[in-house]
Amino acid sequence: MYMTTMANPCNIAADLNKCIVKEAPPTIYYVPNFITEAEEEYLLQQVCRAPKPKWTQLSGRRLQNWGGLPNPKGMLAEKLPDWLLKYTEKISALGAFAGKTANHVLVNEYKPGEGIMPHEDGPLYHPTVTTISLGSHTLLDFYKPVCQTQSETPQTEESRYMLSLLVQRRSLLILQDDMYKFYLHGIHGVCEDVLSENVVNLSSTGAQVCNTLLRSTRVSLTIRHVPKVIRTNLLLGKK
Ligand SMILES: O=C(O)CCC(=O)C(=O)O
Ligand SMILES: [Fe+2]
Repeated sequence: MYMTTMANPCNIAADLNKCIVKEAPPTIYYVPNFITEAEEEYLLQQVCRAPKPKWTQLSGRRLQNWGGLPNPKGMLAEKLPDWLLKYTEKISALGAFAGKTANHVLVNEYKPGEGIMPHEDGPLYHPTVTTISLGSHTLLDFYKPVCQTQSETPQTEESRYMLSLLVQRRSLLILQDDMYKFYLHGIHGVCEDVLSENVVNLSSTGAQVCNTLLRSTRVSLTIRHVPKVIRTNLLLGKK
């Protein structure tokens, strides 16, 4: 019997391709209900349990860094805790990192009204970002980069805006190719989202145009592969 249900329409291990968001440039995969409610609860508990100094407060969000600090000379890799390893391995096994295994996780926490400025994730990572969302939905907005040659008309954030994705709690989002390397992404610091025609993945979310969704606190696990690492045992002078 065909076991796929509407609650989990994408049997990703078998066919990640069914989860491609066709309305966006290459490539976005959106997988609703990637984790269960029990897993979501467990992951939120683990994030909460991290010691206070593990948090860095930024303007508009706070974050935890796991796996080491990526830098151009190479990341001094630290072992990921088991509660994260389960998911880095599961997502890597889908082929998200071209056969490599994710070794870095950023945990971002956004209260309602908080967000992140449009940005690129940059060259220190293998050009794929995978995100598990916990606790709340958000809208992730995408922008064209500032065009250097087209200097006559001022390019505002509004004029560079391209599309949005509804990213629901418990979902997995994968961005690669141009959606990683070329376009920028950001999250508006608002307390509610009115879904417009620009939200291109509504058909796989159960939500509808014109719906208003209230944000609560969202925790995202941003899982990536840092190719350039420094082995700690080399630094310690061991073989
Ligand atoms: O919270 C998110 O989903 C986005 C986080 C992000 O863009 C980043 O950490 O680079
Ligand atoms: Fe980012």
